Amino acid sequence: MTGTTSAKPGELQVAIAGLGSIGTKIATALDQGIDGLTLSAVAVRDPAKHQDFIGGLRHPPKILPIDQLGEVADLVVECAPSHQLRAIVEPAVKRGKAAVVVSVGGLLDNFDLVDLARANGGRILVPTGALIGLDAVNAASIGTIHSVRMVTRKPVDGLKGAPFIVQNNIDIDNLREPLKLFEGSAREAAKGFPANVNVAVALSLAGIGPDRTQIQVWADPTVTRNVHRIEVEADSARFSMGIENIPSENPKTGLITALSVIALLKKQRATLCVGT
Ligand SMILES: NC(=O)C1=CN([C@@H]2O[C@H](COP(=O)(O)OP(=O)(O)OC[C@H]3O[C@@H](n4cnc5c(N)ncnc54)[C@H](O)[C@@H]3O)[C@@H](O)[C@H]2O)C=CC1
Ligand SMILES: O=C([O-])CC(=O)C(=O)O
Repeated sequence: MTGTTSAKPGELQVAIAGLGSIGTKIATALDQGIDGLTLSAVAVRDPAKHQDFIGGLRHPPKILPIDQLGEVADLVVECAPSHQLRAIVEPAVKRGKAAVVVSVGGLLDNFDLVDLARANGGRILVPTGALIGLDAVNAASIGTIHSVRMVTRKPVDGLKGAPFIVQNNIDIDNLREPLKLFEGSAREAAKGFPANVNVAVALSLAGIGPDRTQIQVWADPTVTRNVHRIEVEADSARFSMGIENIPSENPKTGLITALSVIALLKKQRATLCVGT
């Protein structure tokens, strides 16, 4: 299917993989206009389901198979389930293009993509996403970070179906008080909760890595938001950060995640950039 993108010379061509909770908001923002950027293509699993949305855009993009986005765009935004990460990112970075990765937990098992990007002049950009303060963690990591600890609390609906819960036969449906499900490294958490703790992996990559970043995951029937609290101890500063995310139509995903990607896209061609 071919769209009618209004590509202007010199504009950064952007493609989006996955039009779910995050992808539709990014597509809408690009269609409404981000300086210097054009939405040129999208990949969807079921084109019929997205026909009205895509047709309703002012400049409907092309619909392409997920692994062809890197051929047509300068920058591919991955916002599909994490098992599609490689199919989206590899074709882009091996052509020297950039990929924005939101399913960042999936990057841990595909870390050779970073080497592939490096070898071909490509880039992998991880937005702050549903988290806060990766600028401060990046800055502290120029010095020495001693520890990073994170506690995530989610409403029960936001955790249902997580592999860790299923494999351990944990019944969270009838919880009356908070239950600590997991405590360990960000790497292990990403395996057990692939759709829940991308934030912990982003935090770890900004700081001391997935093996030294510690996280607790709680199922909490007393909260209505996805709550993340972080404590960082470094030789330059000690800081505590917290964010209480309003879930989107996907209860696992905070509303701010798409906004974080849109903010990152705006920085690609901005004259004034604030924050690292
Ligand atoms: N980095 C962060 O802070 C955060 C990351 N995430 C992650 O972002 C990703 C996207 O999240 P949501 O938009 O909430 O998920 P979603 O489930 O709402 O959307 C995913 C979309 O990908 C589509 N899709 C699946 N297979 C596809 C294929 N082969 N080709 C094209 N499209 C395909 C699905 O049909 C769906 O529309 C997830 O991996 C999620 O875990 C979510 C929240 C925070
Ligand atoms: O939206 C959130 O609060 C965080 C989230 O789902 C993730 O990190 O995957």
